[in-house]
Amino acid sequence: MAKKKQDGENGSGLSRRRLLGAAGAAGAGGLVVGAAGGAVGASMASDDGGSGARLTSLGTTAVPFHGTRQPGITTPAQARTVLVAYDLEPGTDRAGTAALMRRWSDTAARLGRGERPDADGQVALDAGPSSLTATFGFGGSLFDKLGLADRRPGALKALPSFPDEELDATRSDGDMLVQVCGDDALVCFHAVRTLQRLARGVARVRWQMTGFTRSPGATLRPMTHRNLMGQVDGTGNPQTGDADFDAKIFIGDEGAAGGAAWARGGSYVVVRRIRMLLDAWDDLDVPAQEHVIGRRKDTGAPVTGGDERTEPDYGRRGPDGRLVIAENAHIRVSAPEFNRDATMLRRGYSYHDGFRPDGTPDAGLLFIAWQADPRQGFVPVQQKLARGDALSAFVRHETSGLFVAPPGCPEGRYVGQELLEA
Ligand SMILES: C=CC1=C(C)c2cc3[nH]c(cc4nc(cc5[nH]c(cc1n2)c(C)c5CCC(=O)O)C(CCC(=O)O)=C4C)c(C)c3C=C
Ligand SMILES: [Fe+2]
Repeated sequence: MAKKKQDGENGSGLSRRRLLGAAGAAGAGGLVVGAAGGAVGASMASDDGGSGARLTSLGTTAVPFHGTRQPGITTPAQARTVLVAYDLEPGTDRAGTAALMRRWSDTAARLGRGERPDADGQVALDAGPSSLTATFGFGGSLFDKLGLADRRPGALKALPSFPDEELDATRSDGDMLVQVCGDDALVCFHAVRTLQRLARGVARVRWQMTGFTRSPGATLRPMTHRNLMGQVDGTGNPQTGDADFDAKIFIGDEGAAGGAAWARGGSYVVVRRIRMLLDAWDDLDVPAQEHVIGRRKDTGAPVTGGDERTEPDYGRRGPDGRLVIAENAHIRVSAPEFNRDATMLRRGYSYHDGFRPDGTPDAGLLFIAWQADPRQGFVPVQQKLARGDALSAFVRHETSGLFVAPPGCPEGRYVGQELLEA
């Protein structure tokens, strides 16, 4: 039986719901429920060759594509992501782009239910939907190419340059972004390949990045994910239950002003490939690493004490009179309370693309942050981090992109329809 996973949890990757689902606790707060539209997933799940063995709920879990929000934003982070940016082929017009968005939306909905597209390569034949999501975004260049400058939302401006970034333009920006996430690598590949085939003649791949995080069930109990520096990463994320969550993460009336009414309920995503200088990081002992972040490495608790969920005591001083959470500690420099409440939903993934010629890992963080307005979220925070974050010495920003993700769509419509057909 296919399971439907509802959106909404912290974006930290805290996988409580998904682990409960995997344990078969369908009654957990009603969060994992039997799915409508699960006919195909159900038939796949029960296609057990007569052995009686069943797919676990990891394979059968389905995330609905249709709704007021696109999936893949507040959806608890799946184990894998593939980010693919596209540029329109020369000559592609608004109608061609609209037709592509309809094909992509219809196919994403079917794949999310575990259905197989026509002329399928059968790559994921045996697998269930595995929490597959596809999330679509538009870059600023798309509006210029399609003559839609008057409908471009005000915050979709080129990001400013930041000190010390080393950006590769060929792996930055793009007319469109497709974020595919899922709990199975084959399922993700299948979706990426299917969507790419549908784009032939309309848009071509500009860049692609692949990321991973912890698989559901890898830990004994639900835990916030760790990044490749070994830190618990995601603790400070806003929670979907916060009173102002929607206003901070999704575009409201102000952001949809002018000709951008179509964007109301959408969200901006900043994508940065940030390489970690892991050999240099490993040279620090654990107390020094904790000093850089302001949190303990083992538990993720603030260095001022307590557990992961304890509020940091930013005023506390040690016997030497120095602030226990240092002036340049990453959490102090980035926290909303020191940045005019600047808030992002960080939903990043690790990447590892082998080793560089000097033997250092080509590895780090695909920083993916969702927000209602990057001018009040990512930009001021990154400006401050670039000036005085102790972590800066151990990371390099290599690529950058800003995209606006339209709101979700109901069945029968496609993502971006209000923009492309208005
Ligand atoms: C511009 C925004 C940010 C960038 C870029 C960024 C890069 C980055 N961060 C880590 C590791 C951690 N970040 C943590 C917290 C944290 N980071 C940001 C913003 C950016 N990080 C914010 C807003 C916060 C939350 C601060 C708070 O409210 O307390 C943490 C602590 C745990 C957590 O809250 O997630 C870690 C660890 C890396 C490795 C990195 C670049 C590679
Ligand atoms: Fe951070």
